[in-house]
Amino acid sequence: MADKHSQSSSLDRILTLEIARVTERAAVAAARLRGRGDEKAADQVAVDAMRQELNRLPIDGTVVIGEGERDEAPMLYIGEEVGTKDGAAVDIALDPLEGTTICAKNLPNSLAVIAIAEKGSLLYAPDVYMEKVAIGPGYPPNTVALDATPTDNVNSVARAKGVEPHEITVCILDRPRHAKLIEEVRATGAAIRLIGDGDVAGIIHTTDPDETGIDLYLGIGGAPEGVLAAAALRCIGGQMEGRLQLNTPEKVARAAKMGITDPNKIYRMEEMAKGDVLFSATGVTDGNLLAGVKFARDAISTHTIVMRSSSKTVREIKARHQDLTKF
Ligand SMILES: O=P(O)(O)OC[C@H]1O[C@](O)(COP(=O)(O)O)[C@@H](O)[C@@H]1O
Repeated sequence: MADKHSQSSSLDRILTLEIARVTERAAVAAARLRGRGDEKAADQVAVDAMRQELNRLPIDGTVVIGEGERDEAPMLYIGEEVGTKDGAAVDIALDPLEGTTICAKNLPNSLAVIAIAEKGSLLYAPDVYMEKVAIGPGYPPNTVALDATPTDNVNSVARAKGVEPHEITVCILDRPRHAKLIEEVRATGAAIRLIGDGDVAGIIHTTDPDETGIDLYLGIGGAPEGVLAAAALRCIGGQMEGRLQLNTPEKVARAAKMGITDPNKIYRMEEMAKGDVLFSATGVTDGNLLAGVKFARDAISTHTIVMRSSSKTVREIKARHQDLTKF
């Protein structure tokens, strides 16, 4: 008999747990190549493993944020159909290995990530850059905005949190394009956590500042990663805005093909990931929120966070996999 949840959304409740298996498998595959200096190989095994597991899910799924356009990515490309076709029609955003360089160097916070949403609910973002601002839950609406200056955003978060600006920590990708941003944030007195890669994790980290030490995320990263982060924040709570960096006629044309008519539009979190959304991330390398995969003689351990926006349920799954033939 249909329950309250299955009536209100086409996403079957069972998927909220099944989805964990998808990121677990990808994370274990990538973890076997941690620290080997080979980004491509680590990404490839994660893609293979995620695709295999995804094709076991009872869904009629279409990849809308994936490994790239059809002609440049042989697997999990944008438009690829996945799942057994027995279940709901859903859109999927995925990154089998978010932070390929982090994994190749065995540094913190590389993840296997996926979001599943009702059809038409995720922003079909081209693979361009996106400017992002994000904070976790518990702040009044409009505490941060892309139209505000970095200084205003830092001061606003500090005010809302009831601390001084120098007691705020801002996460920013360590890139030359952020030189001015970094200078301005430092002038407010705020601390900066510079990360080498991995802004999906950087944004999720704003949701638990006590654990991660990060209050605010600012800067420009990948647009696909922006949609994935927005899906995660929709489930945990928080605020985020994103603006695609469509700074050439070629990018404007690519975006237009995907239905984006206003190149300067600022997308709110709820516009990047609408309706009911499921999200799962498994740690590949050890991180601030998720532990990395651990290998032992008789078991493999994984640490996953699984969430659903309609119920706002956030589950942490620490799994010990003893049937090693599956991996
Ligand atoms: O390295 P760039 O070009 O600045 O792009 C930033 C993007 O790259 C990442 O750091 C890592 O992406 P990959 O997993 O594809 O290597 C993302 O988290 C981020 O959004």
